Amino acid sequence: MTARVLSIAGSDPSGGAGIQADLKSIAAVGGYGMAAIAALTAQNTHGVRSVHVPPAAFLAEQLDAVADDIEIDAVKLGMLANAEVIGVVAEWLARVRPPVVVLDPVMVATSGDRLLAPEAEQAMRQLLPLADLVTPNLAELAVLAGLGGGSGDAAPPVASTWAEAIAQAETVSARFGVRVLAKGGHLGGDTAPDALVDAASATTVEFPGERIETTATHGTGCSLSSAIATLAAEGGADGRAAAAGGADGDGGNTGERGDPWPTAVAEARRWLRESLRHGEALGVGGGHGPISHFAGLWARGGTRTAPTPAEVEAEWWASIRGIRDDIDALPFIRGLADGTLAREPFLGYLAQDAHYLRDYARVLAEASRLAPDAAGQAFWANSAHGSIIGELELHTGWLGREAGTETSAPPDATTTAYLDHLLATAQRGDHAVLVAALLPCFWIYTDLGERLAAGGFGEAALDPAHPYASWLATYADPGFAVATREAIGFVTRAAAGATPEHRERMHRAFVASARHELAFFAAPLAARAEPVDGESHAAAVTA
Ligand SMILES: Nc1ncnc2c1ncn2[C@@H]1O[C@H](COP(=O)(O)OP(=O)(O)OP(=O)(O)O)[C@@H](O)[C@H]1O
Ligand SMILES: Cc1ncc(CO)c(N)n1
Repeated sequence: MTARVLSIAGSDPSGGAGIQADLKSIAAVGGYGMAAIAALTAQNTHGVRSVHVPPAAFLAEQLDAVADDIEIDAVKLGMLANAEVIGVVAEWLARVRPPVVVLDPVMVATSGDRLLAPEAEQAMRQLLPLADLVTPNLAELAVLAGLGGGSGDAAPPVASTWAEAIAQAETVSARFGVRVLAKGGHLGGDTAPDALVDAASATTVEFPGERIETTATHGTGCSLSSAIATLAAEGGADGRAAAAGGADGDGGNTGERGDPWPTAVAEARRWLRESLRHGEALGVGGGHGPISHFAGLWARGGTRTAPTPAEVEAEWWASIRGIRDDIDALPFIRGLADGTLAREPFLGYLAQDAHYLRDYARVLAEASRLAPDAAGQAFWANSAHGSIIGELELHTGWLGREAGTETSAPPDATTTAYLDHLLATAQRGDHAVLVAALLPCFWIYTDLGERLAAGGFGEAALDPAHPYASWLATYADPGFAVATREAIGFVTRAAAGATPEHRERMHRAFVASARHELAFFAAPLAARAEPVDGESHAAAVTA
């Protein structure tokens, strides 16, 4: 499921924090991001210049517009600016009850600028019980720990040790019935630990971590909370059921899979840390720059779209256009089509083809062995069988009938070169590259056979009395065309799913084989190549 996650937060036009960071973070960890803008800031990587808060009634309209139409799997709350905005959000949450609510109690920006009116801090008391998780930094944690504690609600000092921070988180968690992720990003020293504190289950899960040396920390809090909300929704966290002690009957999906929150936090932190490491490389701004939200995705998935199998088919076929034209123009093909080709070069060609088919069958069998799935395994094995049958038929047919000098010739240099290419490709063990190398033999022959049978090279090829009629019929066989379609399907699907580099290696193997096809058709009428000696690789394997 793709989690549909709504951020209710402020806008940061520089793109590193606020809703801009939220939308990137949600997408980066696999969710569908939505955003209702609660406040606008004029800020950059140096700091916040000013804040504009649109009428709270308009925020209410945005929230209802989304909720009336879209199922919301998680909500992330960020900069809510003032008590009136907090009131609107609290009312909406109480009414709509989204299954996952993560509250990032944004009060002060990384730059030190205030993002929440001081008099609105008390209003946070309404929101905390409506959240499943609250993610304060150390300063915010101290403010929250001072809420609703009596004695004039004086906030304790900001924690200066990690133990103090965890104690404050326990206070907040117990008092408001909410999980607390205490964040140690602002703790001095060379560590950046976080801790997930849940007073209800009396558990504290620590997330230790080395501090990453970087200036690109703008929006880390926004990004982390959005990622956690998304991952918690995808991991099956259900705030209502959990808060109600499993009143929905199944404990909010937490029973079978275990508590999804520590898992969501751990994965969100791994993603955040990877993104932190690549932030400076973005070169955005002269102050505290943004993290690189998609760094991992870009590195592992790439940034270019992949072609469809149909596009690969069209591109690859077009890329050997010149080779195909050269084949069409060969005297051997012309003579084959009109029946004027002399018997000796034709039989010489068939003898080489018999050598070729035997090893081609071996390479097809290797493609079957390497195939990633049963369908491919069966197809390539079946093709290996077909190739061997084709070779045997040549011997019982053309070559058997006309036993003579040419039919017992060893593999010549052209045949050997083609087979060496295929055998070496098989040896490298990459299935996708191997089947790309195997494809021209299917594709070029089917295309030639179909065009010969359709009179594309003249009417003579259609004459039943054509001297090579039975040979021509083999390649116009509809069964062969079906196999070729299947082979094209296997190869182009593999290419479409491959990385650009892998696809390029497949394409090179494909073009190399197409060139060998051209040479193979040219050889019978070319100046006779010297037979290679029996020690050659192909001949040795064939023998
Ligand atoms: N230099 C760093 N190296 C590793 N992790 C960091 C670093 N800085 C922040 N973090 C992590 O980033 C997350 C946000 O922490 P932080 O305490 O900075 O929150 P915040 O102040 O709310 O963030 P923001 O900068 O958005 O206001 C936490 O998981 C924290 O551990
Ligand atoms: C809009 C906005 N929200 C949150 C933060 C906290 O980093 C920020 N700087 N700006």
